Amino acid sequence: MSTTHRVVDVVVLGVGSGGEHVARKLGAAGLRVAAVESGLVGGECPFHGCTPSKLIVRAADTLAEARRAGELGGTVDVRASLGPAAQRVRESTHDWHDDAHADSLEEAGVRLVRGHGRLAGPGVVEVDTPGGLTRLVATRGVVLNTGTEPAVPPVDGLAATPYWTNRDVLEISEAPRSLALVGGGPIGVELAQALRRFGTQVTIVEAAPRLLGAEEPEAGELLAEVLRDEGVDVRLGADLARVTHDGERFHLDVDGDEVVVERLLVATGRSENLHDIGLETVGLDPGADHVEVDERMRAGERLWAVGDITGRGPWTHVSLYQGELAVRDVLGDTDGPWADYRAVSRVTFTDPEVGAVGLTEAQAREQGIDVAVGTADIGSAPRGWIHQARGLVKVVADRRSGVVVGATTMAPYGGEVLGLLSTAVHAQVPVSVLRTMHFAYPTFHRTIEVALKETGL
Ligand SMILES: Cc1cc2nc3c(=O)[nH]c(=O)nc-3n(C[C@H](O)[C@H](O)[C@H](O)COP(=O)(O)OP(=O)(O)OC[C@H]3O[C@@H](n4cnc5c(N)ncnc54)[C@H](O)[C@@H]3O)c2cc1C
Ligand SMILES: NC(=O)c1ccc[n+]([C@@H]2O[C@H](COP(=O)([O-])OP(=O)(O)OC[C@H]3O[C@@H](n4cnc5c(N)ncnc54)[C@H](O)[C@@H]3O)[C@@H](O)[C@H]2O)c1
Repeated sequence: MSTTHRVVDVVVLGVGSGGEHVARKLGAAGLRVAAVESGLVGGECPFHGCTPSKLIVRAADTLAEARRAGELGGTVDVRASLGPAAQRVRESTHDWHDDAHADSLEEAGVRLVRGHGRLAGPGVVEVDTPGGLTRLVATRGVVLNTGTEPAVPPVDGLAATPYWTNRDVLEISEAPRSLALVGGGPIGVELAQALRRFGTQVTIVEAAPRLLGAEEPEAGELLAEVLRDEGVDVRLGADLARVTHDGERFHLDVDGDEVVVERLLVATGRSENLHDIGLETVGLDPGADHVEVDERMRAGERLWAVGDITGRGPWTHVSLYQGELAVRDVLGDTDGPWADYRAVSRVTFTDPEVGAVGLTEAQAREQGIDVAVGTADIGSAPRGWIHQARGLVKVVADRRSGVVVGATTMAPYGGEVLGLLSTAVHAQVPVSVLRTMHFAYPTFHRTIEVALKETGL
């Protein structure tokens, strides 16, 4: 097969959230940009991640609200159907076609090269395209954004079964009768609750002693209670010894119990797409967990990296944030600050939502911070009581500087309630100043005032 040679200014290798942003902005700025993509342009978030999962979560939440009507305001006959949500997922993903993403790149002047790409030395990317090899030489450099794949644990028998990952479950149009979820991280808990609300019998099999292990223990513990109250079978500290499939159903050996389910979803984290992208040709380790980047997203000679592969927070907003920094560096724009991860926020879209920003208490202690903690119960505050809500606010402050370094807001719309505390961590607003604010009565965010007082600062 023939080799095509092309010289451009920048190659973006992998077009996930950050890569798409970089390619579009650099193309619009007049640079010659080639974007290399082996799958769907736009990556995981729009097609098999954030957007489709939140469409299902939103629909499930309306079912839960409707079911509360009997207690609060009359009678509603709820007959759950995943159909409308699945239809919205198909609309938002254009039936898993990426034309809208690809067209918008091409409108910005970006040349899209489809195929698996690999670095072949500094500033060089070779792509296996259907028509042969395309060799791209980038005079300014290469931006890596190759993202992740679902990681599948080495459980005996699992590989031989037709298990689902996030990519399968977000393409379904009917809720399964029963589902076991291996992994109680964000994917596991969001989909466990949502599908339970559509009538699925759900079992979570989590190896760690609590759900959402990366967040504050109080949040994971309360979430387990909430899910159990909704009828989810939550198994913590569980040992999944073996999985088989009998042609119809999965049989899981969990701590010696047999769990039999129609479907099995593996949501046990991600593995970075780094092993087959030619990192060794630019002096980097293809076996590493992530690509080390500096504050400008530089990873080596004429090389930048953005997104989940940098290990600085596996969220879309981090990928976009890093993408913007890489754009600035490529364009030589030296104004303004470079990367700052003190106030990275994240939200798990369960009901109640678990919003979090900055450091957990444990992380703050590990960093040697003299920690002051304040915790308050959402349910016993006026809005929480009115709403019959469960949740908590936890604030982690640095006693010496008097500023908040981390916070958790577990509440209805907890991700929105978090905004105030994200600002506080980002702008280093002293607790003493926050405590003089007006907190509207009777909002959920008013509970922040109670937690701040509890810090004693
Ligand atoms: C179910 C689920 C729900 C999520 N929900 C949220 C949420 O609510 N909020 C949030 O902030 N985050 C969420 N995330 C995480 C979010 O999807 C990722 O952080 C986000 O997609 C950023 O990824 P990225 O930019 O690193 O690249 P990715 O989206 O992983 O894209 C990488 C791209 O590179 C391509 N590629 C890889 N290797 C090559 C190669 N060699 N050659 C060519 N192309 C290549 C891939 O095909 C892919 O298109 C969720 C994830 C999942 C799985
Ligand atoms: N709302 C959001 O922002 C959101 C939603 C979904 C996913 N995501 C992102 O997507 C990525 C993947 O999510 P995830 O939930 O798969 O990953 P995760 O790594 O956060 O959680 C995986 C869980 O699986 C457990 N686990 C691992 N091996 C196991 C085994 N053999 N048996 C039982 N349990 C096991 C781990 O202890 C962990 O709790 C994460 O980076 C996450 O941040 C974000």
